[in-house]
Amino acid sequence: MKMRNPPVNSLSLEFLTELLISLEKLENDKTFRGIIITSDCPGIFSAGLDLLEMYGRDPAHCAEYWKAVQELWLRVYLSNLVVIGAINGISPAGGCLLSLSCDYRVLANNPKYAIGLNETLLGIIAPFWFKDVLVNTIGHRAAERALQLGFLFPPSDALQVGIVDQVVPEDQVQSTARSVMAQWLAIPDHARQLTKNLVRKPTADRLLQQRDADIQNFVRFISRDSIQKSLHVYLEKLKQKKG
Ligand SMILES: CC/C=C\C/C=C\CCCC/C=C/C(=O)SCCNC(=O)CCNC(=O)[C@H](O)C(C)(C)COP(=O)(O)OP(=O)(O)OC[C@H]1O[C@@H](n2cnc3c(N)ncnc32)[C@H](O)[C@@H]1OP(=O)(O)O
Repeated sequence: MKMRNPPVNSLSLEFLTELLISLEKLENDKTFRGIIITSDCPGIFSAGLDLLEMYGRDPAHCAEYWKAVQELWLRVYLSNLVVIGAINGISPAGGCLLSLSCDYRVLANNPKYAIGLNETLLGIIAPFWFKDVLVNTIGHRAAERALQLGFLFPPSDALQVGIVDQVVPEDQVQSTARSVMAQWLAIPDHARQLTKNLVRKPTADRLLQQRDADIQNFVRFISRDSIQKSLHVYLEKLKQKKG
């Protein structure tokens, strides 16, 4: 699955909906046993959640958006398919969550391709289920530092901390992801799927048990003047970077 939402593969409501529909189709087609998620935008896996879906929007829109974000996470995280991330670009915040929700992550060895939950740098916070997935992946201590400081790990650090499973030369990302897929597909589906569910369900259940409350929290938080100001400042910084 090649993500194509130029210029930066931001996860807009429309793009999330397209991803959800595509994933559902693949899940329902029994000829598919695995997917490799990668990007068609040069140098960018995904810029994460679309800031324009959270800035200057009314509460109803924010609620609809957050529901779609939850939905995509649950679908990827709990997918019965083998999901491999072929991460061929930078993946901050929501892009990192998407990567972390894969069963295995292969990152291209380019110092620009940083990965991490950098929410605090935007003046916002990673929701508890983003945090849970990071803690599950890199452990409590590493996650508490990474989250508070908004670390974006370059490939060598990403491998060391375990946020990705493998770092390979850029031209080998897709072929490595395909070899990894072959290894994973050698395992009988029912055994692998039940095991995946056993490991991941408790984390997903934490959100499933309080989805509506999570949406309300998000809407309350994102609607605060101080948070809207932080988003405004961050968006202006992105604009000014262009010069
Ligand atoms: C109680 C609490 C309850 C709940 C929690 C509450 C809320 C918080 C939860 C929120 C969780 C948030 C998760 C996220 O994912 S936030 C997004 C994080 N993303 C980033 O920080 C990345 C920002 N982008 C960049 O750093 C660069 O754009 C990037 C990806 C390195 C690419 O750089 P470059 O190629 O130079 O391209 P430009 O910067 O020029 O960007 C081109 C164009 O795209 C716009 N853009 C970039 N990123 C985003 C984005 N994430 N959303 C929307 N738009 C984006 C950028 O502004 C440019 O636009 P322009 O119009 O100027 O062309």
